[in-house]
Amino acid sequence: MTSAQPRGPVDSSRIPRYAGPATFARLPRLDEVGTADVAVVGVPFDAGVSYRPGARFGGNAVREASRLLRPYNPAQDASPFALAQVADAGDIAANPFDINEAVETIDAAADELLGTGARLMTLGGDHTIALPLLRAVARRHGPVALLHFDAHLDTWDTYFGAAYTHGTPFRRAVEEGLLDTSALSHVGTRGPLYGKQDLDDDTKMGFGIVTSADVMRRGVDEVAQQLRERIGDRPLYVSIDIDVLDPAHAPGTGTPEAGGLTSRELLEILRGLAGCRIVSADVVEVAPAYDHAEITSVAASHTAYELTTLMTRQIAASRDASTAP
Ligand SMILES: N=C(N)NCCCC(=O)O
Ligand SMILES: [Zn+2]
Ligand SMILES: [Zn+2]
Repeated sequence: MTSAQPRGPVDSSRIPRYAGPATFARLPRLDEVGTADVAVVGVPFDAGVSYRPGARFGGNAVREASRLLRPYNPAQDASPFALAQVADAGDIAANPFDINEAVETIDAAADELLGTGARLMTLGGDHTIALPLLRAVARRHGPVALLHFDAHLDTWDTYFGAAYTHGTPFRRAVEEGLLDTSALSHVGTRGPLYGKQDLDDDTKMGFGIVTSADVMRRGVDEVAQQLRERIGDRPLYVSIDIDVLDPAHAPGTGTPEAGGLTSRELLEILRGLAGCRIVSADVVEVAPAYDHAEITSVAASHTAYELTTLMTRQIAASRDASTAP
């Protein structure tokens, strides 16, 4: 965004919010505005899953659920869509029968969007897609800090000999030098593992863990503060697997684990990241076939809304700093 005012969502006091095709938060499509500061992009891909399939339908379910979002975010005292141009860039069409090709396609499409100057707010898709997204982001920013909200580590090595799956993206990202290994955190981790070695491997890669139980015991403010300190002013990628939420808060996902965060805890930790330099983010693993009453897709839409607000606030703050006399 330079001089023109950002184009915001459809006015829901004039056009009922359930009317018309869904874009994220009823925002304009990218082709309607030309360029955007934040591009919301869907990646309908779920060929990397180890259990229940269906996350290929996640992005559109989140778009549908996001019709009820409103333009002012009181929790962050910001109107995200007025601070910067946010637009819906549609979907990246990835091959569902060839994971390697899909990974290349997602990388290339993300690279093109980032090349326009946009930050990405990606709606998955299974967690496999974080690898090509990180490749594209690291090409622009160098190795990035990673804040990974998930029940799972996603630093396993291979499944059935496959290197690119939803359980392996962050091990690949470390191996490829895409991540700043001094600032890697998992949040919300819980549930059974294959063995203790999983944790040892993860620690060796540089990850710190804030478990789901840690969040309960220590509280969201202390957790957010610790994360902010670890991240500092590094470029930050935030990856949110919706299964970080308890199945009561997100039943619509492929590998649910009991004992997770509430949606209130997740949203509050995110709000506590104000000031961090989020260069792109994703919300993945929404599988609407297992959802009820849009519980999961509503939670995911609010998650993406908070992330978008953080990004647009930071964009506006750095724009103001560069134009200050
Ligand atoms: N990324 C998600 N959602 N799940 C990874 C689980 C891998 C496994 O089944 O061991
Ligand atoms: Zn997970
Ligand atoms: Zn995951």
